[in-house]
Amino acid sequence: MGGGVDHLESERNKAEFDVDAMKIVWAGSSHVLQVSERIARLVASDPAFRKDNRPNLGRKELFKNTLRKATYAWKRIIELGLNEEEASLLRTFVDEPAFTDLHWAMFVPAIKGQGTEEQQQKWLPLAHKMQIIGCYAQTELGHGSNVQGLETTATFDPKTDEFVIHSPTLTSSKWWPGGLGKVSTHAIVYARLIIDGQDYGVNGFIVQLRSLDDHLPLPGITVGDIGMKFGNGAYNTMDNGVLRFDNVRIPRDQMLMRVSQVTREGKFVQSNVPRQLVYGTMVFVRQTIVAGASDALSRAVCIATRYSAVRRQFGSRNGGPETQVIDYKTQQARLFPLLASAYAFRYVGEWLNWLYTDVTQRLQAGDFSTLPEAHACTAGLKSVTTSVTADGIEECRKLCGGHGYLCSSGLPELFAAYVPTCTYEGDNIVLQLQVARHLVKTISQLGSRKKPVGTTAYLGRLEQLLQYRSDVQKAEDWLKPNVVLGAFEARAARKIVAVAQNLSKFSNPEEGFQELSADLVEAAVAHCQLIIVSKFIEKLQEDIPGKGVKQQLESLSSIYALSLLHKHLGDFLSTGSITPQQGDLANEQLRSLYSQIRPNAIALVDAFNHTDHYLGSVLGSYDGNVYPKLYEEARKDPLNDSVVPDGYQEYIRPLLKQQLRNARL
Ligand SMILES: Cc1cc2nc3c(=O)[nH]c(=O)nc-3n(C[C@H](O)[C@H](O)[C@H](O)COP(=O)(O)OP(=O)(O)OC[C@H]3O[C@@H](n4cnc5c(N)ncnc54)[C@H](O)[C@@H]3O)c2cc1C
Repeated sequence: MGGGVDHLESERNKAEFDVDAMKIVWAGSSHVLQVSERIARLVASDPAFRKDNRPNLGRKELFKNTLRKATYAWKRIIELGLNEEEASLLRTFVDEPAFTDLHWAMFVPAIKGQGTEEQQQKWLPLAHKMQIIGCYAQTELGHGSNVQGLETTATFDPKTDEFVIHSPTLTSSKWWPGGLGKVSTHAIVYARLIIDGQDYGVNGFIVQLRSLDDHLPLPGITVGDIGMKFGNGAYNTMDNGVLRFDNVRIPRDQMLMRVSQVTREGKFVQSNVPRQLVYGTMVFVRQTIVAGASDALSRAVCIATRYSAVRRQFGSRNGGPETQVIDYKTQQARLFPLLASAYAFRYVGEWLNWLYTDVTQRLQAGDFSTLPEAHACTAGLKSVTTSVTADGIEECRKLCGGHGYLCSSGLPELFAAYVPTCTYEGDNIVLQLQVARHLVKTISQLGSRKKPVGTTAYLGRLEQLLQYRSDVQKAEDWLKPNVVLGAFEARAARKIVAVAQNLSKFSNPEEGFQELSADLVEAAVAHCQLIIVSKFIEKLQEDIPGKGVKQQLESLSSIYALSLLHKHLGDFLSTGSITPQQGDLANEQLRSLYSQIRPNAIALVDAFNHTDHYLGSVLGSYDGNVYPKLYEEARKDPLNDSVVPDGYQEYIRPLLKQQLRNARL
């Protein structure tokens, strides 16, 4: 990676573990490592995928550039005969939100998950060749989270055997769907199904939006872009759109009919395929979001860690070099928990991948018993990991001081493009409320024969957890996995029980739920943090090859858990899960772990194996040659095209020469 002097060489030499072996553990397997390395290099070495100019482009240029890249990427995928895994990695490394994301990640899976065999046969080949481009149009101007509040209607017309899609109000306009504004030819549109005046709730329909010949909207369709979004550069590469229907007719067979159907006679029938199947797709999508969280956080942490090792402030002795900012304990206490979180999210993402396979196999065998738990757990993990990552990227920007605020640090664009993840695919608070509902229900059913399963299994030991007393006596006791698990289980269980008890005081449970919703969310977060802590610990039970690799992961796992414990100390103390003295010992252990991880920090971020192109940051480049690169980037800014700026004659000169009266302003 990179020629020339390696300014981080001495840091790399400090590593106490085998970085190449860690790269494999991070990637998941040597196969994945090898494929992603090959594809990442392919993208990084192709000037067509340049992205450093994005923040300076106007919206139109930016968007057109994205169209070019997306089409060129598709051309390369075909030319090189890339398989699905490679093609998807290529899109990841191009690192530019585009209509293709929605086409592949939402439109195609929706048809696969909700379409009948015939519908799949008709639409998927077209979508797979990109002869049609699709988006996912659910959210409306007036409703996002509350899907049952959607207003678009699909009224069955038995005379013509068609549905009439209509937007009856301003608030029923579709608003937000990515790829809708300017590109998609088709959309999965969610609308209320109306037959003979009766409302059968929200269903999905495949609707053609634009002509396949000249791209003009079809009659009755009004469509456009919803405007600039947060930040400049990435995410403004996406055409999030607005869409209105004026009595648009589609054939009956364009309703997605795997779960419910409308017959030729206009009868609404539930098929024998269970409704819960749709949850299977959600588990899949949210699992990819959790994996994406570890990826985004690892990029920010890689930038902040490398820069913190290069940056020096204060502390020079006898004319020697100043202190590297990474050696300040405050910097470590902010940075290392995020480094540990990136690893923790990686393994919980890996486990979710397994969970998705498990759920799919069970569904195929007609076993729905684990689905509610799997659904709640993926919702909760999506919420926690994306919230921490969004806040974590911003923390990394601050960890880089002033230079972190420059676009060339890569952090502003990463942040702006990442934060909506907290909102889409389920608002993070709304998701935690769903988790809380599931937890309260699980507690209420404990007396019955229904045993809690999966990640809620610990609640089956409730009696024991309510009696739990931590036996930590010295700081090192906090390194024992059982000690950590005990404290996290007791805290989560007691928080859930406490809020459930408070709920039972309300005569109207829904009223209670509203009143206590903030406490419910806290309990759900405690439960999700326990899941992540326990999955990291489980990962360490595996045989992990490579010199020193397992030891590093053990330290990271402890840092992840103990930094959470320190941050939420109030919770652990108020639930009596630990004593104040034990809390102090956890903090003491944490400080010592920071010292242990310090010499390995650079190697631990090298193990992410990010190319300089993918990082897109002068502060985070592999060779650590920060200062000349900052200059180089500054020089490229269009404002530096001329020494005297455009506008001098009209505005600066009249000001300096006291000639404002004659100036044409
Ligand atoms: C970049 C981006 C891309 C998107 N892409 C798509 C797309 O491709 N297709 C698509 O259909 N949609 C898309 N969306 C829309 C997205 O799915 C919705 O914005 C999301 O579901 C949240 O809904 P909302 O906007 O109605 O938020 P609201 O639900 O109005 O949220 C506003 C506030 O109310 C709170 N709140 C809401 N309900 C409750 C409750 N019951 N209890 C407590 N608090 C509550 C929320 O926590 C939040 O703080 C996209 C959005 C963004 C930002």
